[in-house]
Amino acid sequence: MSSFEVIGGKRLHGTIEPQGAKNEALQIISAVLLTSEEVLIKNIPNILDVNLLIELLQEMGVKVNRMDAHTCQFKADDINIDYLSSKAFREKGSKLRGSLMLAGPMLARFNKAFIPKPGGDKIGRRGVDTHIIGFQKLGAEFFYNKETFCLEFTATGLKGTYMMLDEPSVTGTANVLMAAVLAKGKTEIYNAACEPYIQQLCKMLNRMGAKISGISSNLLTVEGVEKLGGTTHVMLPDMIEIGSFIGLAAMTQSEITIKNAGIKHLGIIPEKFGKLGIKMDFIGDDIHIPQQDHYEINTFMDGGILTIYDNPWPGFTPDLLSIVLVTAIQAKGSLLVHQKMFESRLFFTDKLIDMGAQIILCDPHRATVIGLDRKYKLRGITMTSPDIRAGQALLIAALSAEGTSLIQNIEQIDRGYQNIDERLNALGASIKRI
Ligand SMILES: CC(=O)N[C@H]1[C@@H](OP(=O)(O)OP(=O)(O)OC[C@H]2O[C@@H](n3ccc(=O)[nH]c3=O)[C@H](O)[C@@H]2O)O[C@H](CO)[C@@H](O)[C@@H]1O
Ligand SMILES: C=C(OP(=O)(O)O)C(=O)O
Repeated sequence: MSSFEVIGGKRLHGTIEPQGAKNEALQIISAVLLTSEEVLIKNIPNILDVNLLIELLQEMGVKVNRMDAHTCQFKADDINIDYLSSKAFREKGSKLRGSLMLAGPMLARFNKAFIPKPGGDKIGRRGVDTHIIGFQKLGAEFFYNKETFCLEFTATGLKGTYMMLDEPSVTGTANVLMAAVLAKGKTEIYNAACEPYIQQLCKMLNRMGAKISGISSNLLTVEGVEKLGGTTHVMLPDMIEIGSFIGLAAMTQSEITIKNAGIKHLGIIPEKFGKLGIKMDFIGDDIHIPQQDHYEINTFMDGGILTIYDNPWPGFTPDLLSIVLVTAIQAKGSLLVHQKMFESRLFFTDKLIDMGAQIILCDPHRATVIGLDRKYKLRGITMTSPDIRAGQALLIAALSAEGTSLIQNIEQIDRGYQNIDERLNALGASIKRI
């Protein structure tokens, strides 16, 4: 287990470019299995989860040509289906949540799929019911293997149908969609997730020859086709990383420009950080955050304490709530953070309280932050990163704190943030990987 030693209290300055989006990458890279032709993918984030998924594809027989750290050619013309029932696949696949999405394409193209016990963040109950029910509706048979803890699916040709997803699951929608593009006839997926990740996947699949309409809505209509061809795809900037940089700038009184932020794809994110009182200038596709000694959290129009909560897109993403919470610590005013989707994502607040933050954890889903308005600084402590976004939030807290902090288990941060130590050190931070 590696750690970050962080000397806090330094103001950062300069320009940073966001990485390609992690959660988009996991879908897009899985989709290369849908064709035997070459697929070229650009702006791939160089992070643990994505690299693991690429390794899995390679072990399945996909030809992978890494042209540079962020560009890769894939050709899935000779797949070893037996690998999917191997221990190696189960072990590697269960290290990340994203491996779930190999199932949709495999079922569509080879009538067979295995889902190992999914990994990813331990942030509360994370069901896969949406995936299973969706595949069953398309005609797949499902079997749970109690010995390997694997979900196994077989089909004799998927058939299009109407389905209402039980919840707008992001990975569930991606998986069912990738299965439906090669199914016979028409599939309608209602209550579909429509995050930019899904929109990007739909656009990529259409370029490969799929017939998907309703993109960016919660009703996707898919006319099945016989086969898909190759394409080139460029990943969007990672909106979660962008939100993290906005929060970081405010907390550390830094002036930062986020270059090529893909502003039109950020939805409600800038507005929510604006509600914390953070000033931002939108210059072309860049976001400039000026140095701010004070920022004041808005109240609701009737004077009530502001609440920020998560919701499926176009609502506010749950992946930024930990960042919003940490950013409110040095604001003037109070904020209620309501994490509706995941029941274990707010427990990391005990570390922030140890650092001197004024936070009341009301219950597993809600925390109230009483802003310090810089009356005093947080103090550096030793802490462990419980999940990817809490890890980044703790890093922001440590960078704003007085003294030295030690953040352990930074593999959690590395899962989703590319060389974050080097990139922030280039702006004047002091983060040592040990
Ligand atoms: C690899 C990947 O893409 N991961 C993202 C994806 O995970 P993932 O696709 O696994 O998350 P889901 O969208 O399936 O949602 C996870 C859980 O949230 C709950 N739920 C979901 C939808 C809903 O409307 N109400 C609700 O309560 C369910 O308990 C569900 O089990 O979407 C999550 C929700 O945006 C993000 O946090 C994850 O970063
Ligand atoms: C929860 C997340 O990731 P995963 O679904 O891969 O665990 C996340 O990206 O915030």
